[in-house]
Amino acid sequence: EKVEITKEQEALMKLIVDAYNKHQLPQDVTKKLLQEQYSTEENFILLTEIATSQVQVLVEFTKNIPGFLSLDHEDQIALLKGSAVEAMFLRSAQVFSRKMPIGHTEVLEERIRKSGISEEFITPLFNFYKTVGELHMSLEEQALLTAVTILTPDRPYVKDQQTVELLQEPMVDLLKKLCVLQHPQEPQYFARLLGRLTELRTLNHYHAEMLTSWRVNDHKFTPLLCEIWDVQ
Ligand SMILES: CC(C)c1onc(-c2c(Cl)cccc2Cl)c1COc1ccc(-c2ccc3[nH]c(C(=O)O)cc3c2)cc1
Repeated sequence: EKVEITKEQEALMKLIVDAYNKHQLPQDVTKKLLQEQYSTEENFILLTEIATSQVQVLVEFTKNIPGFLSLDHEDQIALLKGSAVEAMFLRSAQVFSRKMPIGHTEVLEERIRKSGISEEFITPLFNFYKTVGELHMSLEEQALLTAVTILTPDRPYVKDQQTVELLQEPMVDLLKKLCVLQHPQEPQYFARLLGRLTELRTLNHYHAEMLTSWRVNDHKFTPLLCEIWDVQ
């Protein structure tokens, strides 16, 4: 039967996409990707600055998700802490998959590869970027997938999972319809998208190890990253 997006789904999508477009990394931050030195130390410091700025962008985007601000405050924090790494993988994947802006793809890859991350994490990290790139996600799909990731009910310490599920469901339904409408020749596209969310969960574990190895080598994070990643 014909798949149709309802008026309220149209409104929901506009809200999410506008928020996604509005909250971007400031140019003066991403410009540094092309300017700073390429030592391992400099790369780590620059990536730390970018991640910190990205978390701030992520918080602003999340506040625009309908219903999020009416959740229990502790649950709001639990959702942000539980999804920050995954949301940043999705966001940074956009740079690699949309080859944007010119030149940033190569330098971002170079800086990540040379920032003190051990080879065992580099492989799955760039494999994820590759598989996301192969999906050629639209901006709407990227925005909705990020919202779905943030609204994952079974994050640690979420008390009222039921209410989070009620917020996530309409996003998942809308994303499913979008996939059918935007990839008619690929019926399993939505399933492939959800497969990326499963992959993201495994990257969380690699990321926890990355943090530990950076800290063992006495690398410092910013107060915001320490708070959101429960380090130091
Ligand atoms: C604290 C730092 C060292 C860190 O720890 N883990 C990660 C880490 C790593 Cl490597 C990988 C994945 C996730 C994390 Cl969370 C990072 C660096 O995190 C980011 C790196 C890049 C970006 C990012 C996002 C959007 C962007 N747009 C543009 C642009 O040019 O428009 C550049 C850009 C960069 C976001 C987080």
